[in-house]
Amino acid sequence: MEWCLSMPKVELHAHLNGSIRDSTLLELTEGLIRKGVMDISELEHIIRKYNRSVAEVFKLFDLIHILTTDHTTVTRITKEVIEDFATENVVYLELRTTPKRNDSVGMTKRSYVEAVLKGLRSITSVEVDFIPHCEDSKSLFSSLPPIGHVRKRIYVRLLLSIDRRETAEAAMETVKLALEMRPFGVVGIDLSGNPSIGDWTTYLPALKFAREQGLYVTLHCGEVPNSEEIKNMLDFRPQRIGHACHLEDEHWRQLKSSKIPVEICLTSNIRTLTIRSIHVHHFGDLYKAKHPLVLCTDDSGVFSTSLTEEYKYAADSFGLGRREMFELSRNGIEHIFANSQVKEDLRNFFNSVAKKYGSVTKALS
Ligand SMILES: CNc1ncnc2c1ncn2[C@@H]1O[C@H](COP(=O)(O)O)[C@@H](O)[C@H]1O
Ligand SMILES: [Zn+2]
Repeated sequence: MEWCLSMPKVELHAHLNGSIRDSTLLELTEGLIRKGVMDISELEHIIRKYNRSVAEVFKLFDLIHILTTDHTTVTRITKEVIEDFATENVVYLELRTTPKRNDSVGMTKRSYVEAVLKGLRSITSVEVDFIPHCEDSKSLFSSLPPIGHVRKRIYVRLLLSIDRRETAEAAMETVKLALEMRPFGVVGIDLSGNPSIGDWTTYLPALKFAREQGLYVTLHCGEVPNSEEIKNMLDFRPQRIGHACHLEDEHWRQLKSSKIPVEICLTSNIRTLTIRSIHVHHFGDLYKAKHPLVLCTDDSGVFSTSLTEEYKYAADSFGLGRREMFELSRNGIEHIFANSQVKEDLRNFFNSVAKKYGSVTKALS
């Protein structure tokens, strides 16, 4: 575990509100109960449960959203979540979140994203790079840190999520907002939300527009069985997909020949009972086939996990050694939604870490 913690990592599938700290969630819940604003008796058994079904997880998200959807809290959790990832040596993070409206506090989708950006900018304990650079700007890892420098360094990029409950118009609003916020670190669009509801084709115009405008697109794909949707999503050829659990033989063939990278969320899939046992998880097959993969947390708060634990889980379940874990982490760089300069900086950094591990062979075997 120590080794997985110290290894530099790349996180590409983390939902902001799903990554909330337990202590923050508890504090916010207690605050509302004290004020008598909330009766959680109905939800108590879901909060206390360990394995929650997909439907129960989405009930929990509705509760979390009640607690977090105001500007101050959004700013706070953004800061905390990024600090937490940096603490476990995540050096590149793509954080995704659904811009929300909350009329009762005057929140619009734009002011929601501004609150997220405020959280990003407020971090001082960690060196954060979140503004996409021009090619000649300074990179985060290339300069030598000053002597005695112990601060963590992390690249952060944002994806705006479209929720499957939204209308086509709301989705288009999110894409336009992402375009407007590009200079401040928004790089792409995600389609997520309860996979059992909505029809993804509602969002096709917005997703196509996003792609035409040069935004990256990733889709939650195959979290529940839905053969036609899975096929159509793969035909759309997003730059990455999340999960890829309920694919049928023809979809596996299509996925493998398309080489679309898959964001793998082991704990999330097991806890939501999306996959019945870790030993039959498709990570094993895709890894053997050398399909592009990235290990991710999905919702580290909701599923009580961390990227460190996901690596340990994969290592224990599929027999990966240190060298394999390091390579898996390093390969993630090739699938990030950032420019070539950031990729190069990360590649150089991973190379220097590999050298530092010393006689590489000893530390990585
Ligand atoms: C468990 N698997 C999952 N499948 C699909 N969507 C998920 C998800 N986990 C999280 N989300 C999406 O992310 C939102 C929470 O973060 P934000 O409010 O956007 O920051 C959830 O409401 C859901 O829309
Ligand atoms: Zn997800």
